[in-house]
Amino acid sequence: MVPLAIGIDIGTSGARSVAIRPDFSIAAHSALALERFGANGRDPAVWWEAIAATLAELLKCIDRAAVRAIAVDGTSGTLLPVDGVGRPLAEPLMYNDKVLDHAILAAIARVAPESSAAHGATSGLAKALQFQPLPGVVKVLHQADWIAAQFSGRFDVSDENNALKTGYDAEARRWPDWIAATGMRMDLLPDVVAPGTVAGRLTPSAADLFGLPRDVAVVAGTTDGCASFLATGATAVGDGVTALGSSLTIKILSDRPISAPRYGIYSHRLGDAWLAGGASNSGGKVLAQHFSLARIIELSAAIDPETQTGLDYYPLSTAGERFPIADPALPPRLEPRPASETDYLKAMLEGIAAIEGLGYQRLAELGAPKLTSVRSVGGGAANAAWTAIRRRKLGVDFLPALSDEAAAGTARLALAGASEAGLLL
Ligand SMILES: Nc1ncnc2c1ncn2[C@@H]1O[C@H](COP(=O)(O)OP(=O)(O)O)[C@@H](O)[C@H]1O
Ligand SMILES: O=C(CO)[C@H](O)[C@H](O)COP(=O)(O)O
Repeated sequence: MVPLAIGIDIGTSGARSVAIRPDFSIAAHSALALERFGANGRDPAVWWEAIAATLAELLKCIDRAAVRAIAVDGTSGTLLPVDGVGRPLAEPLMYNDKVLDHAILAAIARVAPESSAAHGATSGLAKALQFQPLPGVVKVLHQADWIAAQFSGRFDVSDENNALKTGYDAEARRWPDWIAATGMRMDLLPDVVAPGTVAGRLTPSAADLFGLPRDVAVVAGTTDGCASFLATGATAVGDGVTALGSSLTIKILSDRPISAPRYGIYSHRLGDAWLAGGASNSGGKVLAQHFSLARIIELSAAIDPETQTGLDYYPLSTAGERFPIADPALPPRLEPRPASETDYLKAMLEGIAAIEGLGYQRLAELGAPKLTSVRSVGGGAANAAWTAIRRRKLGVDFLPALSDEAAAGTARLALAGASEAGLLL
């Protein structure tokens, strides 16, 4: 029997599961939209129902007895407060929710080192501080921690990637002392382990619910952004991954951390390597505001990527940018508007490609390794004209992604944990 490892991804719109073999080949996958399970995408019960359903679908296609490990990734920066048995005590604050309490933001700004990813209104630490006064709160968890806890029963553990924006020091590998100076109760923060570490085993009730063996390992997962990178199969220093989804996220595999919150740049730790990058507010969401998907595809077929419109757009849906320019007031630039719709779309694609180029350039200026290749994931990766525009601008090899499913990247972590624990023998 070939052993299997399962990765589970809970994203903004859906839940997905992937089972992989030890050679990383995909044995099965399953995806379900969150909205099928309720209108409120921020309800943890909806997350769990969607995940349980996608996992049940997946398990119909594989030999359950072959499953050795499960790991979970979730949206980076989504947090929720729980009581002593893991029950949510308030509606979660999602990755893009802002904390508006000036005292909280000022406390972080006063004591957090300049390089920390915990600055800003959407940071995990700001959200943890907002949840802290709730009666009965025992832990503040990230979305992936809470889902993993449904399998392991451990409502007290996180991973180094999810913990980064909550202030975790990934270089020193601990919660830094300055966090207490923000007023944060340290006992509310989960223990942190490296992604790919065995954090527990399935509870008997979870094993029975899914018909899985009781010794299946629950392995520490990661964020959605890191999971997408891992899924591509990129492993060499200098490999870049651009995610062209609703937003534009870029990451480069680096031998050193690069942190510059003034540009929205941070680094996730993966073993002894680092995923340096950031996420822009530009991306497919802006395109979708102006064109239907069918129209994007139709117009794109008429684009000549070898010529340039000469327009200098900065496509945003509303004012405000995080990376590679961190400016909450940056206005969208989508003018002048050409007569041809094809040129209008082309100018937007060029503008987003320019933001991608600036992102990789900023990383290089800050000491990241030279970009040697780019793999593309997300809805926009399928657009051939856009790919040609981007390839010309970046001037590096464009390589195929092994998978563009974040869950496949997280399954690699589950596999690593199973291997480390000797469960693949
Ligand atoms: N062929 C295409 N060309 C350009 N953009 C596309 C194309 N197909 C999808 N998109 C964009 O990709 C986005 C969806 O990508 P996806 O990776 O599913 O996003 P999400 O980040 O929401 O998971 C949409 O905003 C859409 O505008
Ligand atoms: O915007 C997001 C929501 O899907 C992503 O979580 C974010 O862009 C990526 O964060 P990270 O690099 O920490 O994984």
